This record gives sequence, C-alpha cells and structure tokens, in this order.
Amino acid sequence: MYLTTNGGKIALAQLIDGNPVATIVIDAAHRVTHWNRACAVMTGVPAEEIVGTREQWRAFYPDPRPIMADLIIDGAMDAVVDEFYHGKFRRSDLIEGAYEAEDFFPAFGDVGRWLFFTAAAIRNDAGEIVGAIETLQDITERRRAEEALRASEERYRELSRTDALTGLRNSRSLWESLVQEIDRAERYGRPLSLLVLDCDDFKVINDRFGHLEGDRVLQALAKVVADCLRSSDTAYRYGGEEFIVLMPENGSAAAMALAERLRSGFAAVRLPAAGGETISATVSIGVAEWQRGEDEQTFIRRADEALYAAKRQGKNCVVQA
Ligand SMILES: Nc1nc2c(ncn2[C@@H]2O[C@H](COP(=O)(O)OP(=O)(O)OP(=O)(O)O)[C@@H](O)[C@H]2O)c(=O)[nH]1
Repeated sequence: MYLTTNGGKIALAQLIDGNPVATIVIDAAHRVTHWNRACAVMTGVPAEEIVGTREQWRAFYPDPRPIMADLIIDGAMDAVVDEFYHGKFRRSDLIEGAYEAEDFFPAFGDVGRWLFFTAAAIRNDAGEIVGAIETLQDITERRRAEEALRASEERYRELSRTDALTGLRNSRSLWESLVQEIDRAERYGRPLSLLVLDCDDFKVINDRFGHLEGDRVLQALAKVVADCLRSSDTAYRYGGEEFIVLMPENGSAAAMALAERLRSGFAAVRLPAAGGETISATVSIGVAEWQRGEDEQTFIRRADEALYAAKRQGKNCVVQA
C-alpha cells in the first residue's frame, strides 16, 4: 500500500517508521510486522531483533505475557485486560474496542519509565481483525510533575493543620477531628475522651523571663505531651498556652491516667534560662469523657469547666468533669 505525495509514493512501512510516536504492529498470529524507529529507541530493542517474532513482550517484561496489542487480537474483554493491567487501563473514547493504559516499567532507563500506551484492532473490509496497532509514549516527566504536585499539596495541607511554634496540630485541625471522632463514637457506641491542659501562671513566666523563654516553655510542654501519646491519641494547640488531647476509644479512666502522666512529666522539666536560672512550670488539666448526644462545643466546655476547677483547687492538678 502506498501514500502518494507530490514527490512520489510513500510505503506504509516508511510511514509507520517515520512516525515519531513509538508504534508496534502485529498480525492476527501475534507476529510483529512493524517496530518503528521511535519504538526501537524507546525500548532499546532494534527492529531486526523483533520483527517476524512473537517476542514483543521481551522489550517490556522479564517473562512472556501478552502486550496490549495481543489482547486486542484475542478479542479480550475488560476482565482479561484488567488481569494484566490491574485497574490501570480504560476503554478509548476515540475508537470502539480500543484500550489505553498507563504503567510503570522498572527496567526502562536508569530508574524505570512511565508509559502511556494505546492499542486498537486493524480490520479488513469484512470487519475481521487482521492485526493490532499499539503506540507508546513516555510520560515519565508528566507523572513525576504530578507526583511532586501531590506531595507539595500534601505538605501544604499538613502545614495548614500544624501549629508553627509547637509542631502539634492547630485548632482548625482540632475542630475537624472532633466532629469526625464524635460522629464515630456516636455511630459505633465507642468511648471518646478529651484533656484540656493550661500552663499555670504563664503570665508570670512571660513577665519574668520574657516572651521568647515563654515560647520555649510551651515547646517543652508540647514535647512532654507528644512523647506521652499513643498513636491513636492526638494533641492540639488550642489557644495561646492551652492544649487539647483527643483520645478516641478511651474512657475517663485511661484519660485520667494519661493526664496524671502529663502533669507529673511537665512538673519535672527544668529549662535552663539566661543568667544560670532554671525555669520550671506546671500545668492544670481538665478531663472529660464524651456523653451520648453531646456536640463538640458542649464537650469542650465541660472539659474546660473541669480545668477551671483544677485552677481553683490550687493548679498543678487534674480534675475530671
Ligand atoms: N510566650 C508566649 N506567651 C503566650 C502565648 N500565647 C499566650 N501567651 C500568654 O499567656 C498568658 C496567659 O495568661 P493568663 O490567661 O492570665 O493565664 P496564666 O497567667 O497562665 O494564669 P492561670 O491560667 O490562672 O494559671 C498571657 O500573658 C499571654 O500573653 C505564646 O504563644 N507565647
């Protein structure tokens, strides 16, 4: 078959070979009939080694298996295509019966390459499948850019939930989690507890040592809290010198035990300050276990009331709501 141009005729083989998109053609017996130059460069396998064979898999996989063009010849249905491309394929919007997919090929290049490939049937005048054509495009840069974007979005999301001074979650994150955890506790009838911690006489510490040293005290309290938590518990900086710990799956007994560990742990901290002085501080803690039907504001308010009771009782102590 020839394509006629001003200057003369172009053979089909030349047309395929000149196509800058890597292209493979196989016949109805799965034999490779065309393996164009772009495909040879992309795969590193020259046409002479592969044309006339049924070893097209060799360029892509360590063991024999059909490439997408083979599945087209076999009239494979979605379930069979899925077996080989594990949810990474879709039907082409352009041509009925054609498929496209994106997959990672670890053996390509130094660290592997992502390829977008698409395959369609070649039919004769009677509509019978006489071969299949597959094209391959290297989309590694696009995939890497997408991954970098996803990672940077995740970093920003994480930053928007994090308190800059202490590294704990911030109050915006608290409200999101609290709604979710109350919903979960309600739905599954599970316990949920909350601790509110407030550094005692913090104004005095600031006045005496300065705001920067005050910040270091808050960081020390955050560290004591973070070190004492189990992975299911989360700590938040709720306000200036106020922190909250959320304990899903825990009733007030476990919450009281943790609160006591935090209280005594923080009371034992000694921070060196300028002029050879040491700063020590204490914390008062209110503990509340969620009650069925209670919304997030009421839940926090009850824990807050327990905290103020602890302050009234002389500070450096734990009170249960
Ligand atoms: N260094 C520092 N101080 C803060 C920060 N946020 C709030 N504060 C200070 O924390 C102090 C809180 O003072 P108060 O609410 O009077 O409480 P307190 O002195 O701890 O007294 P009690 O809670 O009754 O023990 C204020 O002086 C605030 O300026 C912060 O991020 N860094």
